[in-house]
Amino acid sequence: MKIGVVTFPGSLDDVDAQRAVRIGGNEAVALWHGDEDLHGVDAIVLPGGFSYGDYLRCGAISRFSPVMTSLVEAAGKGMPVLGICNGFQVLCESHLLPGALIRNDHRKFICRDQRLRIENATTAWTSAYAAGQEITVVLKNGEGAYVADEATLDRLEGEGQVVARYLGNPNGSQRDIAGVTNAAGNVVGLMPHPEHAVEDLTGPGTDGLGFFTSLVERAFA
Ligand SMILES: NC(=O)CC[C@H](N)C(=O)O
Repeated sequence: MKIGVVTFPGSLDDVDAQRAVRIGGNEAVALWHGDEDLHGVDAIVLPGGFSYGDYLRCGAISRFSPVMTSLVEAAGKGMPVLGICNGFQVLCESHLLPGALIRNDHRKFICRDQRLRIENATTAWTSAYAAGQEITVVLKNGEGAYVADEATLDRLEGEGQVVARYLGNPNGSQRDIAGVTNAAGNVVGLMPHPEHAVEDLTGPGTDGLGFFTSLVERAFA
């Protein structure tokens, strides 16, 4: 698969995401925030970081980048899109995913290995996992608390749109939610960073790799 990784001004994890995409058996294509051309990619990753300096709200300015016009259109037609951390924030700000990410309840930036449970293993990005599988990846953010109104949370639970849950809630996220998907299952947002857990050399293990192999496995299934 040809997977594009978008770089915004202030992106931090775009190169790691490209590397994870390649380790997962895909071709990585660098996409620039100011360019509407998606260069024929099959899927897109919005990486972590501090796009536009996190001014206003994390992801609020990136939402208006030219690349997002094409991305929103392509996602509407079913293109797989994965937003990691800041990318998740951009997807919520773009209304491709419900809810919002707000300041961690303890008001501190947190950086640690984090245990998660994969709740939905049928999305474009999680089909390499088993439902209920527990994984450890890296968590590092200041605005990682997932919030939504009760009706939205009930709908997400009822429709299986909670993709991953924290085991040990690190930030006050409602219902321990670490990641969600849209109704179609092609757009996924995840607050922790699977792209930082794809190689034994750097650790923590390779539990994040499934996010980057799911599309390939699906394509050849
Ligand atoms: N690692 C990241 O992507 C950081 C996300 C965001 N800027 C925050 O601090 O919440």
